[in-house]
Amino acid sequence: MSGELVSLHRVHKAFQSNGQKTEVLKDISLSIEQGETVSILGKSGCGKSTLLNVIGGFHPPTEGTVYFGEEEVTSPSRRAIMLFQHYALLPWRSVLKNVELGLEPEGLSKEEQRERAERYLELVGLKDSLHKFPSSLSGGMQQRVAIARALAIRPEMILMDEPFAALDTFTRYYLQDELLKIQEQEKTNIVLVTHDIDEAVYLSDRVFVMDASPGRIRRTIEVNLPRPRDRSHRDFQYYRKMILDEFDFSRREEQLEYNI
Ligand SMILES: Nc1ncnc2c1ncn2[C@@H]1O[C@H](COP(=O)(O)OP(=O)(O)OP(=O)(O)O)[C@@H](O)[C@H]1O
Repeated sequence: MSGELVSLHRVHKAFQSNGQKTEVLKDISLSIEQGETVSILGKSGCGKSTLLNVIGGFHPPTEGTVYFGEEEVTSPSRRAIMLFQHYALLPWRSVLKNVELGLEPEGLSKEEQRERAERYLELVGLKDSLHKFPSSLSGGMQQRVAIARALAIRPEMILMDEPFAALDTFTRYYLQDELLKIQEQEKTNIVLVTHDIDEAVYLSDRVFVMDASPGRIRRTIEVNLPRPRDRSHRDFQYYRKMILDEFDFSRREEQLEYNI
């Protein structure tokens, strides 16, 4: 790690709807180091996506400040790209053209756009699917296209909002491993919102556990496990249990909120 990439200082976020003010995030201060992968974990509705949107500049904080390096974040930028659960691919464009589309604002020549799109599609293992259309791809392949599209922009950070939640367990495990390899190679910072404790422990250097109503950081857990991580190892289970213990599982309705 080499210094702070993102920092939030006493961030509050409230939404106004139907004349009612709802406080969603309360007094959040945190920092993300250069090269880190962090997860934001918490029960449904606790404000995880809102926090991700605040970090990305999509929602301005009601109070407090967000910095990306030396720059205050006041709007979205291409330094941080958001990746969604449902891929957001254009169905009428081929895989290659979906990735090229993200590059149009980069001021590259057509050849450079193509070269860069092909390079990242190759990186995510889709070299043989360049001319296919999204509808002919599995969910896992579509998410790989979305990852390639985000990486091709060469952002400093990718913000992921439950990117693997719609996928089956095996595809999810496979893509988690792919993501780690890509992260190792490209050194892109990753901020991941997830409901999945296993995913958070497998991928993250640190896990921010959130409380709800209003959303706060309840605890920050540093995952001191060597990589590659072994999900069945007792040290892995130790972190899983530590996070599970953060939630009160004596209440049945909360048990339903997590993939454990
Ligand atoms: N634009 C908005 N206007 C009004 N309320 C909002 C807005 N966006 C989010 N909220 C409210 O903020 C709260 C937190 O929502 P958010 O989506 O951040 O939670 P979450 O933890 O990501 O939930 P989930 O895990 O279910 O996706 C919810 O009560 C939601 O209704």
